[in-house]
Amino acid sequence: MTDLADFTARLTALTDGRASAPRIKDGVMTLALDVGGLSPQQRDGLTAAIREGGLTVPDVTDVRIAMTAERKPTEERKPLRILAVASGKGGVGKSTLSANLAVALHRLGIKVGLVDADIYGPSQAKLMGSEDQKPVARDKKLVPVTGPIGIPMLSMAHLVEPGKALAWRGPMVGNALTQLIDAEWGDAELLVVDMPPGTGDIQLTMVQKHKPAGAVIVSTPQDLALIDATRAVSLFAQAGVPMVGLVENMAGYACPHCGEISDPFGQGGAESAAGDLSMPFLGRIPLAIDIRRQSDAGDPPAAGEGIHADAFRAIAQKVADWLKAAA
Ligand SMILES: Nc1ncnc2c1ncn2[C@@H]1O[C@H](COP(=O)(O)OP(=O)(O)OP(=O)(O)O)[C@@H](O)[C@H]1O
Repeated sequence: MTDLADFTARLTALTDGRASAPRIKDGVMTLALDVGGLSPQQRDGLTAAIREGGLTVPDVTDVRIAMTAERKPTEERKPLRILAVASGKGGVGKSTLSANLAVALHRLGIKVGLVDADIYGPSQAKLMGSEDQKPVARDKKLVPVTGPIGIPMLSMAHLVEPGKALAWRGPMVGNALTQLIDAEWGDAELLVVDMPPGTGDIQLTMVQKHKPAGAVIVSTPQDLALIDATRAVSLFAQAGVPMVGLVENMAGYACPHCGEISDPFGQGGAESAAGDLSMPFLGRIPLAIDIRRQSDAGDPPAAGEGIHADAFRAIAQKVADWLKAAA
């Protein structure tokens, strides 16, 4: 056994001063680790050594490390741009798309962060398998948590107990969103922001205060969802936020046995709606049981291989091309 003071001294030597002072509460040790400039192997080696050491401190049963990358001087840093992922109505798969788009963009080499702006119904912590992590604050800024895939992220689910934010109104909600967006995002160059459905306070704060570089709209093939999508489009258009394009989710049902795709709601509706709205069509994701299962298990399909990963990658590539051209 090592006491906390010994461990802290060893930690400073081990990490070359990259770690914050560890704190212990209810048996959980938390600390922030600056992993800027480290290779994935160095990072993994360091976090494993910290965990191992932390668990030797009396009463510590868990060690949580929030990884961050120290800010580089402004001139070296790419400006942090925001990509809003929105839909007119709930349940169309906006959170699923946001998580998988972030993962696919990360795999394309873009330094992404992920913000769950759905203050009332946060779901990204579950989708990204980071529910057990808690962000720490440094210099009055939140330090995002890093889920198993290595994407820094923040969600209200990391900050308040489920259901606690339900009574919040306008300014509190706007402040909560601003805390998430203005967090210590290290060397991230793009924040994928999962917007809540509809066109309320959060959406207004988002477009007016945080000025997204672009917006991706998600819709299902049903007419009603498309009409709602049109409403979401006008919110961004009125605020001068450019449209990256429209994604059709739950487009056709992928049979889990033979893979054949059937189209209970018809085909091509979202693509022609995108045409009517003069915005690019970015692609379609089928309604597939694997997507739901993996999402529920915190294992985004875009992190693996196969047809679903390919579909998310193709959409991410179009988004990456758009961002490059708009830079
Ligand atoms: N392509 C898909 N195939 C199968 N299930 C899907 C697909 N997309 C989303 N789902 C499932 O549909 C449900 C709603 O998805 P999700 O939470 O992403 O929607 P949302 O638009 O973000 O909803 P909310 O507005 O409530 O935040 C989830 O259970 C999710 O796993």
